[in-house]
Amino acid sequence: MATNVINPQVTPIATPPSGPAETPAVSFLSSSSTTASVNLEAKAPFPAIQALFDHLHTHPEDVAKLNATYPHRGVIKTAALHKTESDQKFTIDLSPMRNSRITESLRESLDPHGLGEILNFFNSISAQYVPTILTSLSILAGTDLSVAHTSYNMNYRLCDYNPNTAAPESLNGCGAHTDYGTFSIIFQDGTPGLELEETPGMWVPVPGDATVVLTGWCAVILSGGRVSAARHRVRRAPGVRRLSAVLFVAPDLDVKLKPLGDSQPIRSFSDTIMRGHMDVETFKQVMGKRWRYREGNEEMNSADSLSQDNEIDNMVWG
Ligand SMILES: O=C(O)CCC(=O)C(=O)O
Ligand SMILES: [Fe+2]
Repeated sequence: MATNVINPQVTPIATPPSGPAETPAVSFLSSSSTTASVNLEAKAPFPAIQALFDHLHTHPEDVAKLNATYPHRGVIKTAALHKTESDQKFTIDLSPMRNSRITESLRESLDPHGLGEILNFFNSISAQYVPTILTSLSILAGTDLSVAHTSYNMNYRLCDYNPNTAAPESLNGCGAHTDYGTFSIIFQDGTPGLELEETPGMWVPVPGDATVVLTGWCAVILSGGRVSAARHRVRRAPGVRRLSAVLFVAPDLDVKLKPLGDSQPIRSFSDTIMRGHMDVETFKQVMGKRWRYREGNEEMNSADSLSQDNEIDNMVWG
C-alpha cells in the first residue's frame, strides 16, 4: 500500500476514524493545505487507458461515433494536434450521464479496447472512496459537505500527454489552473509532471506514482474559506508519454454556492456568494469556458481571455 505524502513536514490533522478494512485512509495535510495523501489500494487501469487512446488515435470512425454521444462538445479532444499554444495533451471526457448515451454496439466496439474496464474502474472508485473523502473534507471544512453532494455530480477524465502533438518540444501539458469542483482524485501512470503551487509562483513536483486528492473552488466556498484550493499544472518532458485518470467530484448542479452551516466564513466572500446568487451549474459554465480555451477546444475573444482569471476572483471574493 502506498502512502503518498506530498509535503511531509506538515502534520496530518484530519484522519478519519479507522473503519472496516476496505475503508481508505485519507489524511489531509493541514487546514490550509490543498492536498490529501491517500492510501488507495486501487490503481487505475493504465494498460486499458493506453489501449483506448491508441485505438482512437488510429480509428477516426470510432472517434466519430463516440463524439456523437455528446454532440455538444464531443468526448475525445485533440486540439493539441493542430494548436501549438494550447495544452499539449489529448483528453477523453466521460461522466455517468454521458456514458448512458454510449450504445450497446459502441460498447461492443470499444470494450475490447479498454472502455469497459475503465468505466468499471471509475464506477467502483466513486462508490468506494468519494463518501470517505467527503467525510474527511467535512472535518476540515467544519461543516457537513455531504448535504450538497446528494446526486454524485462527477466527471471522469483520461489524459494522454503524448509526444505526437503540434508542439512536441513544448513543456506545457496542462496550464496552471484550479479545478472548479469540490475535489479531484488524480491517478498517474508513474510518469512525473504534475506540480502543485505551494506559494504563489513556487511549483512543487508531485511524485509520478502518487495518487492525490486536490481541492477545488467549490470546496473553498462551501467551507467558508477553511479549505484552500490547489492550483496545479502538468509539465511535459519532450518525447515522454504520460497518462493520467482524474475523477472530478462537484456539488449537485442546483446547489447555491455559499458557505454552508452557521459558522462565520474565515475569508470575505463577494455579495453574490454570500447571498447564494450563483448555483453550481452557472459557476461550472463560467469555469468551463476558461478551461476549454486553455485546452484549445473553444475560442474566446481576447478581452475575455485576459480577464477570465480576474473574473473568477471577482466573482468569489469580496
Ligand atoms: O494529468 C494530470 O495529472 C492532471 C490533470 C488536471 O489537472 C485536470 O485535468 O484538471
Ligand atoms: Fe486539474
